[in-house]
Amino acid sequence: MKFLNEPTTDLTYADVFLVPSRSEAMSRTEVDISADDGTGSTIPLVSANMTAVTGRRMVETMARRGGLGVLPQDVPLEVIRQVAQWVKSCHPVLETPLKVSPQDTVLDVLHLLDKRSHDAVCVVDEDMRPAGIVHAEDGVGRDRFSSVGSVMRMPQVRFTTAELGLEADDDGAALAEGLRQAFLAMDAAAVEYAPVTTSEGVLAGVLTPRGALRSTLFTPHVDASGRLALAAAVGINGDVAAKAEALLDAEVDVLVVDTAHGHQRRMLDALAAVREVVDVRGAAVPVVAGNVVTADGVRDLISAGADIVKVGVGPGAMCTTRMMTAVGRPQFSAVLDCAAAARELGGRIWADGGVRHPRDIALALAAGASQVMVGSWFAGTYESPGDLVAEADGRRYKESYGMASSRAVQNRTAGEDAFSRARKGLFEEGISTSKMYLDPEQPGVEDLLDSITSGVRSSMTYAGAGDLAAFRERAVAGVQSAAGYEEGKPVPTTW
Ligand SMILES: NC(=O)C1=CN([C@@H]2O[C@H](COP(=O)(O)OP(=O)(O)OC[C@H]3O[C@@H](n4cnc5c(N)ncnc54)[C@H](OP(=O)(O)O)[C@@H]3O)[C@@H](O)[C@H]2O)C=CC1
Ligand SMILES: Nc1nc2c(ncn2[C@@H]2O[C@H](COP(=O)(O)O)[C@@H](O)[C@H]2O)c(=O)[nH]1
Ligand SMILES: [K+]
Repeated sequence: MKFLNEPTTDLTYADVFLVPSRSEAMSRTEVDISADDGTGSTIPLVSANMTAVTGRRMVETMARRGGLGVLPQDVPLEVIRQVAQWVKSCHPVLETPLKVSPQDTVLDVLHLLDKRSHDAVCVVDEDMRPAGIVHAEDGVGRDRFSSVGSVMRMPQVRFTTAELGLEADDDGAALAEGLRQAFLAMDAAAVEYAPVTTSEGVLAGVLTPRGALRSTLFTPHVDASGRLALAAAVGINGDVAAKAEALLDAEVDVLVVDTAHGHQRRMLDALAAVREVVDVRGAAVPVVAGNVVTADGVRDLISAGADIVKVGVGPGAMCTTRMMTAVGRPQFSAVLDCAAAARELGGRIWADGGVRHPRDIALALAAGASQVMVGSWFAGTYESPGDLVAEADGRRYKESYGMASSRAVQNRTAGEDAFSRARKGLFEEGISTSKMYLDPEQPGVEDLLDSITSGVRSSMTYAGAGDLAAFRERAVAGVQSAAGYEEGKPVPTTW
């Protein structure tokens, strides 16, 4: 990346803009946005290891669209094992259906509907064959204890995995054509949801028109066996090596060693222990470590065994670190400086926190990040773990909170005595409750991925870059005033 004028101060995303550069004919759909950091991500986006952000549905959905979800370090090992097993059993292309039996009730269906952005559940018999579907409106005006069997309807459109080209052993051409035909069939029948079965008639997943379209634009992030990939975080306290061993046993694909102050002795020791576990196993599992914001921090973490360094202190939406301690660094400069230091040593960085618009992600990638970690923005989606809550005016939200908030610290220290919990509770550096509203136009994380990736692809073609390496090379940035940033915002009303 070059600057129009050399900046004299550290900058964050809002301070910076990119100028267009001369480019040869290039389509936004042909731009390659896969990460070059050994993780296998085909889009450069990671969902943060925060309890309010990443659970099994987030991990599954992120991987299906090419990204990566990181399970937080507070999740018990047994749960991580179950989630990993479940994620790896999910179909890499088809969406996982919500399933009920004909004997379940309308109330059961209503409880499930908020768990997915597709407004329907699939009814299956005891052999897992689709018996019908129930849409949200099918329960309207019905007794909530009516059986599903009495309200369900037969699917108007259904597909087999063979019809979709999922069984074809080619370069993906059969699948692309199968998905196109499926989109057209659903569009013609005006249906938003179709079950997909195996040749034996067993439910394999569901397809929506949007899902079919997405599967032609996104490539799933899969492991060496073709199953969806996932990451999990490890803290720096306790038996770190044993935890890393257990995560590798659970078939976790990327390990993230994570703490607030990543440039400290305890982190270097924990990281070295994780590196050793991975190397002794000969596992092809990238090790990510953080968080730091200086080139020195990056060098020390790479020397201690990190393949990728997580960069960002204080930019997070739930984060009070800068106001409590004055510590941190404006995120754009932190990313630029740390990415250069990492690349000199053959390492990579992830830009962690503080992104609120697709432009911020484009800037982090232009500044040299191989991927960008998103927390709170993704908390306000169907796929985050929290329950949906409705305001009196109908707006729906999910609660988010920081991993260093007193709420998270209370959860993390639940097994300790009251005195030590109270002592730890004094050092909170995050907010315990915030409302992340679902955008009615973009309620699912995939809607956000659509918007972010289209912004990034477009940004890259303005720079004349066909992949992220070229983007880093060709991007030209400038520093703008607050008025310059303001000018870029859309104005939906008259002024
Ligand atoms: N990116 C960011 O800006 C931040 C992120 N977080 C996130 O919160 C989660 C919890 O992390 P964390 O609070 O590190 O908890 P951890 O459980 O990982 O433990 C932190 C360890 O580091 C020691 N430590 C020394 N200095 C500090 C410091 N200034 N802040 C925090 N710990 C320090 C602590 O010891 P002792 O308690 O004795 O001091 C403790 O042993 C992580 O997911 C982390 O990413 C938290 C804050 C900032
Ligand atoms: N200082 C704190 N930082 C936190 C806390 N919880 C999470 N985080 C960091 O924020 C990012 C996500 O940023 P966002 O802007 O996308 O929400 C996350 O990955 C952590 O690094 C916290 O309690 N305190
Ligand atoms: K902040």
